[in-house]
Amino acid sequence: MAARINPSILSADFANMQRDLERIATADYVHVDVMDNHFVPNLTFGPQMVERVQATSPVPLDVHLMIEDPDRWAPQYAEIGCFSVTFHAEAATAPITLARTLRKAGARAGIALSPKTDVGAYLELLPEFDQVLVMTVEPGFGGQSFLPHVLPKLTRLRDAATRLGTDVWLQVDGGVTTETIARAAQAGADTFVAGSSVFGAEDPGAAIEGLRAAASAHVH
Ligand SMILES: O=C(CO)[C@H](O)[C@H](O)COP(=O)(O)O
Repeated sequence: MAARINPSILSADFANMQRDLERIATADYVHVDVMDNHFVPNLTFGPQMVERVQATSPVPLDVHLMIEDPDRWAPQYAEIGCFSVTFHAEAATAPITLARTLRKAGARAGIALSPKTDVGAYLELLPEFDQVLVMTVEPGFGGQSFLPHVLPKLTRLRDAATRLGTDVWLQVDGGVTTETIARAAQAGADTFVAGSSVFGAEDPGAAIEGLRAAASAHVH
């Protein structure tokens, strides 16, 4: 199976969003970082902006909510038709109920784990989710360095998914480059979010292909 490459528009030019969305038209999904300035110390998009990005993008949206109270706010992103909606384990009060609500509204349901969050409590719950996002930087900002000590989480998730026979996608986000992507893929990831390494490149389309090639040899 080919690796999925999801460029993060956190690193796009917000004043030229349509142009930048066209530049990443060969991506698998467009990763949209929703930040509320409370769960993380940064502020980005809300549902109206996400709806407009979705209407403009040739590629479906993979929404990553870095917000407080996702139990209340996440369903609206599923209702406007986003392909996948991922909320943080550290912020949700009732993650299973929320995942079921998102699925019922037609979205893939994802749960995200910040670097310090242990994965143990979620291993037996994997069938409740369509994807798990393992943060390889502290959430909040693009352009940070990949944290390799997080990689064993991916291995535990991959082993649990195999044991449970569930087709959950394992996503990594933060500091993903052609160097770090192979390590993440070897650890068990199959879906890769990359912001600065795609939008910082002269040719974002070629950067996507480079990342896909670097990961695909290790994704099964
Ligand atoms: O979720 C994020 C930050 O919280 C971003 O998606 C992530 O950091 C991607 O940016 P980069 O590839 O530049 O590290």
